Amino acid sequence: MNLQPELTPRLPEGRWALFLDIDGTLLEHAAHPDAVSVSEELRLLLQTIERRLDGALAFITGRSVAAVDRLFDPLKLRTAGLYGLEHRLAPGGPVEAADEPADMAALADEIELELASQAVYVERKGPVLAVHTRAAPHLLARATKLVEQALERLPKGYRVIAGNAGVELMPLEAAKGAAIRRFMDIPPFAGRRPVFLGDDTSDENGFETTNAAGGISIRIKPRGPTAARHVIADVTGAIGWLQANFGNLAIETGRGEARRSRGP
Ligand SMILES: O=P(O)(O)OC[C@H]1O[C@H](O[C@H]2O[C@H](CO)[C@@H](O)[C@H](O)[C@H]2O)[C@H](O)[C@@H](O)[C@@H]1O
Repeated sequence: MNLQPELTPRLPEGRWALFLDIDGTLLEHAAHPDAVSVSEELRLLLQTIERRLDGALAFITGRSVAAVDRLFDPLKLRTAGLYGLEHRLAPGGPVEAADEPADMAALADEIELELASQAVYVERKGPVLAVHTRAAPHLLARATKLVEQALERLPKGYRVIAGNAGVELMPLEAAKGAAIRRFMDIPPFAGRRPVFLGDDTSDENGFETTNAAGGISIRIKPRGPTAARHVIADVTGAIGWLQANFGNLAIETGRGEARRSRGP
């Protein structure tokens, strides 16, 4: 673990493969998962970067691929969804997905009933369950306990991890590092050097994989020790860094909106 990550440098010329977390990295957090939106400028920037990297760009996210597609519509980029349980290896191509255990929906119903509060949102993502407490931080400990109890009723092979203002229950094989490795084994990623930007606990595993592959790991808004070797202060800084290194647009993202600004 690198206790003193450095400010993120400008990248030297090279054959890069870019992996991007979404929430907290490309988009500011909002009170509800559906309360974020993607600006035309961010879409254009991603499209530009994807072309410049000959396709070597993929989202590595906890959202499902379907949710990512709704958000970035009409873009359908390469994506590892649900922490790598889903993969779309080619733009617009088929999505490989993992099965949902039979009792996950019942567990979600029970947690929802127990927390019966409009401020808590139970997000059902097939084999992954997220309980969001951003609008009710005082319910985080209770939500975590309920999810841990649910874990005990699932077959072996599941775990609970802290989300950003919430908690998630997922299969052990859901890991961003494995998702990055999957892409790195195939064209157009193979033979390139990975760069991974993320902001969360679930991204730490992706940073470790990126470091092991000799890549550049970048944590946005670090809140403690991180395996990332570099840091960027916030979403606006992350977008500015992407623009400066891979794109030609200068933009800022706000909650659900993006505005054009002067370049970095
Ligand atoms: O891996 P990511 O792309 O960062 O996705 C992680 C989770 O993001 C979403 O939840 C988070 O963002 C929401 C919108 O800002 C916010 O309301 C919530 O509190 C955050 O945890 C998404 O809903 C989850 O499914 C993803 O796992």
